[in-house]
Amino acid sequence: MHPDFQPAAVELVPGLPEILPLDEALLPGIRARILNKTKPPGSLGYLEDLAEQIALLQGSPELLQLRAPIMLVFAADHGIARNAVSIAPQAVTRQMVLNFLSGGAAINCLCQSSAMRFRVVDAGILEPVRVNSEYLRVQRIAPGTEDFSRAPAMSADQCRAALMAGVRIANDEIDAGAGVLGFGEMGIGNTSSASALLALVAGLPVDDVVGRGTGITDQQYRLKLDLITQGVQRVRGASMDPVSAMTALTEVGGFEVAQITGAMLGAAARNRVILVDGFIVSVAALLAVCINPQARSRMVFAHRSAERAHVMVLELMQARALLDLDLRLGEGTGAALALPLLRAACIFYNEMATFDSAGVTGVEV
Ligand SMILES: Cc1cc2ncn([C@H]3O[C@H](COP(=O)(O)O)[C@@H](O)[C@H]3O)c2cc1C
Ligand SMILES: O=C(O)c1cccnc1
Repeated sequence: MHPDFQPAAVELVPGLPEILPLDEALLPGIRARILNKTKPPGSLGYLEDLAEQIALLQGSPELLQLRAPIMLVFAADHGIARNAVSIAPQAVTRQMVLNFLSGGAAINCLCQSSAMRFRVVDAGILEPVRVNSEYLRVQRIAPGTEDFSRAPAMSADQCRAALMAGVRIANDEIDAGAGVLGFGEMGIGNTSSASALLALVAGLPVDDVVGRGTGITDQQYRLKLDLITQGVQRVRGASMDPVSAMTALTEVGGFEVAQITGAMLGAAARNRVILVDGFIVSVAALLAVCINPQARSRMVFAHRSAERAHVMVLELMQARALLDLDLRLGEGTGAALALPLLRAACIFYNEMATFDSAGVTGVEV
């Protein structure tokens, strides 16, 4: 513990986009459209809420569109991983990036299964991959973060640069036509970072927010707890506000997490659907909401991960996860799996017959 440590001074990032509140005046029209479908009211359950949310964020009670969904997998390395808090060494981050680029990872298979386009973002892995690929975007902040148990993970400048790099890729993908942005991550050690971030902004005890990540031993788990505690102890009085979120990112964050946070803010500002994956991506989403609460209304939470603290993040976000499949992989796998449910919500909203059009009469709605 460093009792005299002052957190790095962070100021809000000039250039983060404005996010407007959604137009709630559209709700009656959206709800009427759903109510007139040939079914008992509410009987499509959460699919109805999903359709309502998508219509509201797209700003029209008319037809919904999920244009050109893309999965963005942000990869970066974490200094904390030098302490063996994962089942894998740091080098695996880069090896998995190469695996993504050759199409061999779980996320490649699940994107294929959900007809989702895919891109890998090098946000700061240790050693760059020297591959020419249309699927790779390089926006490296540095070759990995510092070990946050000993020193701030990144500088305030790096934190700002990462957020803005996230905004840029979101804008580029949206300019290229994306209506849905799925978010995934790859970074050995990043459950340590995500747990530390959650402990800080939510003011939760470290013991409650640390899980087993890739599946570590009891001994590794105790070490992980100690190291996260050391990092978190440097910061006092963090809460769910923009400055605390940025301080937390600077102290214990990761370049992929910060870029995801920025990209979500960018996607929210342009009213695109943000499809949130598991624990780590949900923590990035929480930080985005700390920075700008308006981002929340554009987020869909794909699944509930088996990583212990994910449920706490979902509760903080008042979110219901679409799937609960005991996944604990990350990469965006849960988000890719959930995309067909979003498509289903849009198709029923757009195409299902109404009582009038189908001549179904006498049903009380
Ligand atoms: C082969 C392999 C593939 C992965 N794909 C995602 N992760 C997941 O595990 C890591 C987080 O867990 P921890 O904090 O315990 O390191 C992240 O890279 C995450 O994406 C993987 C991990 C491994 C080993
Ligand atoms: O839920 C996640 O995102 C997760 C859980 C364990 C390891 N990697 C990712």
